[in-house]
Amino acid sequence: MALDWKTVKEYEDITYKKLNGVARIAFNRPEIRNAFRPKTIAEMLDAFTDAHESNEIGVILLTGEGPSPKDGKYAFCSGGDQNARSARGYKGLDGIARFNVLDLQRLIRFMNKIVIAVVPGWAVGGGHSLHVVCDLTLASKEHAIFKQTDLDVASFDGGYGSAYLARQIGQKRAREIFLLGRSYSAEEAYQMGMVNTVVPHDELENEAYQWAQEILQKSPTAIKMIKFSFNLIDDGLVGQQVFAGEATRLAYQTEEAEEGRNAFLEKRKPDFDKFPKFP
Ligand SMILES: CC(C)(COP(=O)(O)OP(=O)(O)OC[C@H]1O[C@@H](n2cnc3c(N)ncnc32)[C@H](O)[C@@H]1OP(=O)(O)O)[C@@H](O)C(=O)NCCC(=O)NCCSC(=O)c1cc(O)c2ccccc2c1O
Repeated sequence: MALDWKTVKEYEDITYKKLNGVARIAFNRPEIRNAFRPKTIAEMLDAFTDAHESNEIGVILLTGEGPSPKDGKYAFCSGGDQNARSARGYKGLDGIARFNVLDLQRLIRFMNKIVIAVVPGWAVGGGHSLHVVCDLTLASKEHAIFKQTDLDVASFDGGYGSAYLARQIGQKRAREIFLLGRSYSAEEAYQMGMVNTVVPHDELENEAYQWAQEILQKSPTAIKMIKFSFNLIDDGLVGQQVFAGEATRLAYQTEEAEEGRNAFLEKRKPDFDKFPKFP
């Protein structure tokens, strides 16, 4: 059954919709395999920030519109638009070169909502890196293809796209993916451990929505604590900062925190003696 998504905002390079606690954000340049230019990523950052700030949204599906009107093929994302590439990065319509897809990677990584990559077709180059950084990946059985072409175009994602990929599937496999740049089917990607499940194409989005609904049944606080716990060891001090920020938020909800704030506002010494020192 087709899902009754409601458009949140109109963009040029992406689509952004919502339904029952789930956001669906999709690349929308299917004629070039959903390659991104700086404008595409700026729109992604805008939509992701809106979903992040929303009290209703708990899960975000990141996907690609399709098929291509030119040849009927599907794509998640084929990475940076090589037409926009300059000597200093990907050139925006304002003439300034950027690597702003890294901002998007960090937003996905550090946001306290779950992001699911829903891969209907090609996931290539910087598009491959984006699926790697998402919390979960669901792939089309018939059409998903995973390929890391960075080295073919003299690029390299030396951050999450490679190092975190190696955490997921092991060093030898991750190096093979980058060094050979071969194409891998959804089933092969599943066997390697970088895809959670392989779904018949026609059922892909419904299945992803179903996964999102299952996640939404869980405690929102526990979800963000477990996401940041999984991230912590790989994210160094930033990981600690993000995890600790949530711990601080929990601490603010205690009577001790109220006492500390009230004492300051009432210009008196805080009375922490009344609080038991539990083991
Ligand atoms: C994705 C493909 C494997 C698909 O092959 P297929 O044979 O199915 O289709 P075509 O090759 O005929 O493509 C159809 C149509 O789309 C155009 N197109 C496809 N991808 C791109 C692209 N990335 N940029 C521009 N245009 C693209 C293609 O030219 C065709 O147009 P026509 O006019 O001829 O119809 C295959 O297309 C492919 O290999 N694509 C290129 C993949 C690629 O190399 N991506 C870039 C990798 S580098 C990157 O993404 C990257 C971005 C960053 O911002 C970084 C930042 C910091 C560090 C690293 C970064 C990074 O690595």
